[in-house]
Amino acid sequence: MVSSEQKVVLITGCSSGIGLRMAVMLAKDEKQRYHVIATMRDLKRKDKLVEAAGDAYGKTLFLAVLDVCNDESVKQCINGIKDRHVDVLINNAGIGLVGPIESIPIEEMKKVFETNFFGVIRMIKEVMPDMKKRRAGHIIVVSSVMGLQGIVFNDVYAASKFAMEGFCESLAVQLLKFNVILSLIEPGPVHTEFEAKMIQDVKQKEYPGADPDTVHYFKNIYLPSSVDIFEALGQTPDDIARCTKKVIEASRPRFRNLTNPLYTPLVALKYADETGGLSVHTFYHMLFNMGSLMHVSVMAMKYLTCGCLRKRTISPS
Ligand SMILES: NC(=O)C1=CN([C@@H]2O[C@H](COP(=O)(O)OP(=O)(O)OC[C@H]3O[C@@H](n4cnc5c(N)ncnc54)[C@H](OP(=O)(O)O)[C@@H]3O)[C@@H](O)[C@H]2O)C=CC1
Ligand SMILES: CC1=C(/C=C/C(C)=C/C=C/C(C)=C/C=O)C(C)(C)CCC1
Repeated sequence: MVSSEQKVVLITGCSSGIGLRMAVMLAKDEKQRYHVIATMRDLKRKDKLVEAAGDAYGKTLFLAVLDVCNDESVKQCINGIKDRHVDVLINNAGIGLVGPIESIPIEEMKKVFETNFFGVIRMIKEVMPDMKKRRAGHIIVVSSVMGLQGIVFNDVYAASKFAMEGFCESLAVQLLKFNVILSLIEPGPVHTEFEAKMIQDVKQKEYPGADPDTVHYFKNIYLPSSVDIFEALGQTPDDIARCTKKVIEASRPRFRNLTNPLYTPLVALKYADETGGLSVHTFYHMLFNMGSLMHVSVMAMKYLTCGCLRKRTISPS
């Protein structure tokens, strides 16, 4: 039963990582303000969530099946909710993809867009009309810093998040007229299965179709630097859950919410030079000339992160 004071929150992709921690944190809210519907595409993967939820399971946290890539699954899930009433929709489900594009089949690239882009739109199309009618609701989209700044060898993943950002920038204006709020959460690297899957994936793949130089730059230059970046800048899924809870509870929620202050200077480069040269050359220099000194570059990034840039992010604490 949902009490009249509770907000119904539906989250996609709760079997692991950020979605799991968001579901648990909201369900364990000390004032029990949330009725959390934690969804996942395969309930066989529910154990970690149920264990982390503890007493909240069955009281403020409930499970439902939902595959964001499947129209029927999305409809069934929303139809199963009392009055189809969702106050807060958190679009979290997403998949990554790294590697030289020469070796990635178009079908695999389409799966990324099907999940990260059309999956979100499918959810919004199902939930938004009721929110508009009620003149209330909050839609949250877990984007990424890669929705604002592309990263080498993440071409297709970054494109899927950029697409999402363009979609949300456009929709947010219309929704405001209906008192429905749209917010983007933009994390940098976060320690979740996303990172583990990437490392596992790279170990298994041969990268057919890519020339030896490209495979070398990917495996021996990009990957070790990326591991360094995760180590140095990585946040926890709890950090992202805390930021998101703050956004939900804000009296005037922000549209953009970068969660990692250490990443802000890199994103700022493109606004500092409208020709784009500064961004492209800085990233080139950091990767190819300073790759082996990535720890030093990260120190420099930390140094660059002065107070004024920090203010542009939403802090998890
Ligand atoms: N980790 C990171 O560094 C960052 C992640 N992000 C974004 O955060 C979000 C969550 O990722 P994260 O927690 O890190 O990664 P995880 O891989 O741990 O979690 C992703 C979740 O999405 C689910 N999922 C994948 N495809 C579908 C689908 N078709 N329908 C429903 N659920 C699906 C997975 O379910 P299943 O168990 O069934 O596969 C899993 O629960 C993603 O949108 C990602 O792009 C943004 C910035 C950085
Ligand atoms: C910053 C930076 C790098 C890597 C960044 C990475 C690896 C970011 C990962 C972000 C993720 C995983 C976002 C998910 O949505 C390089 C290219 C190594 C060198 C240049 C500077």
